[in-house]
Parts: sequence; C-alpha cells; structure tokens
Amino acid sequence: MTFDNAFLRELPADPEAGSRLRQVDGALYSRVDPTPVASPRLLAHSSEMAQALGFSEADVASPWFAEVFGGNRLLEGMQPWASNYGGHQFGHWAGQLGDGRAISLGEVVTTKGERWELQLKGAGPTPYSRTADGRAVLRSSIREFLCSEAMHHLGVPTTRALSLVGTGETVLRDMFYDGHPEFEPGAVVCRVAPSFIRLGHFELPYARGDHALLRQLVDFTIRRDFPHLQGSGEALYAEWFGEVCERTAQTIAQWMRVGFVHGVMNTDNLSILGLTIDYGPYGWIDNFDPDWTPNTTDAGRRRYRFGQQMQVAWWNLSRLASALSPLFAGTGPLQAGLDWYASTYATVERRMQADKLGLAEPRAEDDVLHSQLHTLMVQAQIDMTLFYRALLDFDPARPQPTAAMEQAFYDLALRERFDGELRDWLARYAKRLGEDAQPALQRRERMRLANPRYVLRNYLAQEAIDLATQGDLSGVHTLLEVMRRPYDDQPGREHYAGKRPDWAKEKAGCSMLSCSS
Ligand SMILES: Nc1ncnc2c1ncn2[C@@H]1O[C@H](COP(=O)(O)OP(=O)(O)OP(=O)(O)O)[C@@H](O)[C@H]1O
Ligand SMILES: [Mg+2]
Repeated sequence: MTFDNAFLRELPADPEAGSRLRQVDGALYSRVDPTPVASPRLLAHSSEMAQALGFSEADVASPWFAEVFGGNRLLEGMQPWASNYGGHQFGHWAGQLGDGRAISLGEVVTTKGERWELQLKGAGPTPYSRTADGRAVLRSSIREFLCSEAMHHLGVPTTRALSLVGTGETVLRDMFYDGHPEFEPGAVVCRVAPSFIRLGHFELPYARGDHALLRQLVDFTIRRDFPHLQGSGEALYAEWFGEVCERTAQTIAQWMRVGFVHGVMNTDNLSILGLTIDYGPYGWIDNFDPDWTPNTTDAGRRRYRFGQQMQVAWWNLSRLASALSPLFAGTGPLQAGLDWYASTYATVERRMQADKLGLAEPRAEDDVLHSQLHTLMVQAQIDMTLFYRALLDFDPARPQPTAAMEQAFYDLALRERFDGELRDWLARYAKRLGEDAQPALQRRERMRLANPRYVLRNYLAQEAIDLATQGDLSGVHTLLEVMRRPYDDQPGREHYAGKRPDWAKEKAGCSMLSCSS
C-alpha cells in the first residue's frame, strides 16, 4: 500500500503535536495519534471499498485490520493528523472547530492512480476536541457506515466507509440533551474520500485575516483535488469556485431525488468536492414533506428541512465566496459562481424531475405537473419513494390508481379523501406521457434508475442498531447488502422496501435524531 500524504507534506503544520486542547493559528493541521481502544473488533466492512484500496478479504479478516482501523496500530506510511477548520453553525460563525474526533491516517494512492484519504471517526481526542471526548457511539457509527455506502450505490456523491470497528469501550452520551446520560457502546468508522477539505477550512484563515494561509490552501486544493483545472491567478480561482458551486448543486439535486435530508448543513459539514459528508442526524423522507427535518436540535427553526437544502447550500457557498474574496479584485467572479450554482441546480433538477416521471423531453410547463404531484403528496401524506416507484408500472392507457400507489398512503381516510385529486393527476400525467415520444420500456428503465426501490429509512437503520446493540450484526450486514442494489427489485426483501411502520413515527432514532453521537 502506497501512501502519499500530500496534505501533511505541502501544508503548514501546528508545531505542537498531541491532543492538548488549543487554538491553532497559522497551520492547517496538528499531528496526533488515534488513542488505542480496549478491544477492537471488526463489525462490518465495505468489500467494494476494501477492494478499491487494495485490501484482500484475507487482509480484512486478519486481526491487524481491526487494530489499524480501530486506532490501535499504524501501517507503514500512515502519519496521523487532525485538520483545522472553522464554520458557520446554524447561521452563526463558530470560530475554530477542527477535527475533534476525526483523525486522518494517510492518503493512499492506488495502482490505478486514485487518491483516497483514510480517516477514522471516533478515534479519540485531538487539539480540536473542545469539550468533548473524541469518541463516537455504535448507533451513530452504524448510521454513518451504512448511509455512506447506501448513498454511493444510489449514485449520490459521498464520502465512503471502509470499516466499522467496535471498540470494546463505552461512551457516555446524553442522547436528547435532557439530563439523562447513559453509557453506550463505542465504535470507530474508517471513512474514505479523495479529500476531506470542507468549506470551513477556507473560512477559518479568512476569519483570522491570514490571507497567505488561505491562498496556500486554495492553491493546494486546486492542485490536489481539481488537477484538471489549468491556468493561473484570478481566472483559475474563478473557474475553481464555479466548479465547487456546480458540484454542490449536483449533489443537492441528488439528495432531493432520493429523499435525503442531511440535517446539519453547517459550513463545516460541506465538502469542497461536493461530497455528502458527516452522516449525523440525517433522515430519509417517508411521507413527502418539504418541511420535515430529522434533527431535533433544528426542530424549532427547521433551517435544515428537506425543501430548504438548495437554499442553505447557496447560503453556505456565499460564506465560502466571502472567505475567498481576498483572492479577487472584485466580487464579479464570485457572484458568477453563485449564479452558476443556481442555474446548474435548476437544470439538473428539471432533468431529474423529468426522469422521475419518465419523460424524455422536459418542458417548462412540466413544472405544474411536478408541483401538483408534490402538493398532493404533502396533503395526502403519500410516501415519496413508494409512490414514484409505483409509477414505473403505470399504464397511461388505464390512468387509474394501482394497488402499489394505494400502498403508498399512510392514512386510509386521506387516501379516500384525495382519490379524486389522484385520479385527476394521473389523467394529466397520462396525457403528458402521450406527448413524450419514447418506447414504454425505455421510459420504465429511465424511471427505474431515477426512483430507488430501497432507501435507508431511519427505522430500518434503527432496527439494525437495536440488533447490533445486543451483539447481532446480521441486520447491519443485510442492510448493507440490500443497499448495494437500490434500483433492483430484490425478491424476498420486501421488508426493506415497505413504508415506515406506525411504531416508528415518533420513536427516537427513527423520526427524531439529535446531534448527540
Ligand atoms: N465526541 C466528540 N468529540 C470531539 N469533538 C467532537 C465530538 N463530536 C463532535 N465534535 C466536533 O464538533 C464539531 C461539530 O460537530 P459535527 O457534529 O458537525 O461533526 P462530527 O459528527 O464530529 O463529524 P464530521 O463532520 O467529521 O463527520 C466538529 O469540530 C467535530 O469534530
Ligand atoms: Mg461535522
């Protein structure tokens, strides 16, 4: 395994190593080792990710693998560090945050020339741990591990997960911040991405007026993470910012397509590569509801609700634009990048909505068709994933509700009440399909690939967590397996493609999630 730790080699280091809590000025990282755990045990791994990194299944099964990815041992070439970033949390500047429980081990360069940074989450204290312990609990680690891989297989840009290691230690958490802390099992996830640089990495040197460090980081990021961008000076910076905006737009549109709500879109939780990062209090849409947020901390203002994600990402990118302003003579190129974000999002969204309905040629007036459906789904409390998937089998020659569509309702009374509206909409949809020259099979395939059959609904993850807490990892393994092929019908796995059961509606972990992790 070849490591090339460019972040560490090319960027300025904190002169002090170790985990003493401190403000770190003029440096982008601090050297700090993971804190060993009592008895690391591999609970799950992603075989695709292991393979991409060059680990054989025998490697994965060896005791050293759990030791390395639990934080007890280093492979040759690993040089652990925690990076230094700031961020806007819930709209307010929070100052220095940094990797308080994430520790990067190194950057692997594979034989194919891919670069993958390996980063442990929950690996113990760092200089950035502030008041917390540097650890992560099993429940949140399972959620991060599973969702990273599920998102990847759904085709949504994301950080990946290599492994989930149980630590054999407990962690004290007050799950709902209500004065009832409990000991919970601890775990460490090894996540993997070409880069873990966040918007907040640029904001911190800007906030401190350290423009030289800011420029150094920008130059490094372009060189390492955007090597296809050529040129120099302001023109290069402008092109790069435009690409960051474009990637972010694409990712958010994909979230909207699959019904993913991130839950805590602070600027320190947005990746410069547009990857989905930090699987904390995220959730998946059951009944379609743009106002829904899974994050209890956000319940009051709903800043991070489903339907707001596009706007919040824009706000976050405008914070990045401010941070980059010292590199530009005027604001024109930064404004152009933000405009590019909005227009990219609009284009991608139009295509995405058309794909969800199987339309080959989107038209401006289709907006009405989409918004009527959205309104109907909100008012009648229709399950987003089930309904769109049910449309695959819709026959425009017989524009009536099918059994699968009826299954997508949560409430029988609402189903009856909105039956007329549903029939009206289906008639309009059938008419529209008639104007879209495309063979039925091709339409079905377009829809199949836009509308997953399986998503990682909160209660499914919670079922796996409940089992895992009793020592049974089979739920985690099965979910990982199901989520590898989210667009395929998988006979015998209907349980994973159902709607949220009533018991899960108000249950902790299923509809309510806190940041306590
Ligand atoms: N248990 C913890 N110990 C130390 N620092 C923590 C802990 N939990 C969160 N932090 C730090 O608090 C800040 C904000 O936390 P947030 O919940 O966004 O991130 P996170 O879940 O730790 O991880 P990441 O963004 O790396 O996925 C970050 O600086 C994070 O490292
Ligand atoms: Mg975070």
